Amino acid sequence: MEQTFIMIKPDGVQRGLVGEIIGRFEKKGFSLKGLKLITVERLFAERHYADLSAKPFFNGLVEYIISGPVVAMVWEGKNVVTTGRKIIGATNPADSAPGTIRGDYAIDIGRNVIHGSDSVESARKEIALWFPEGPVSWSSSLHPWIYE
Ligand SMILES: Nc1ncnc2c1ncn2[C@@H]1O[C@H](COP(=O)(O)OP(=O)(O)OP(=O)(O)O)[C@@H](O)[C@H]1O
Repeated sequence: MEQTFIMIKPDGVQRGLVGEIIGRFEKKGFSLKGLKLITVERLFAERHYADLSAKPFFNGLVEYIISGPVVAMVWEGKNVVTTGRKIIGATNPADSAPGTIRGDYAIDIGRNVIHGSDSVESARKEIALWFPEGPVSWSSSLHPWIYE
């Protein structure tokens, strides 16, 4: 089953959106396979966003991610990478549809509350970086009520 890496950024934690965000993924039917509240070091944030290191906003992005604790999660389910990005909404909250997390809770691209892996390959790398111990292995008893 597919897995994705989801991170509630420091603004999402400070604004008390953790329960709301976890609830949206849970209610959809996805399974939580990893969860930690963690404040990361600069080098770690730079590794996570290494692909964006040439961007003009890179330093500000790293400052933002290390500014407070984040909630790092692994979610599992059919098409969870693509569907997770839909639940999150467009990168710039000005373009995020109402009903998405960013559409409902964010205004500025530099404070967009949440990160989600953009591909199965990125998810694999990000889960390995944030959960070197590996996700938690368990099966939801709701599986037959969610999947045909
Ligand atoms: N123009 C910008 N100005 C400031 N911050 C930006 C800008 N563009 C992107 N960012 C920040 O960098 C993050 C990563 O950008 P990316 O283009 O990978 O978007 P994303 O994949 O939707 O976001 P994320 O990786 O956080 O899920 C964005 O979520 C946002 O916080």
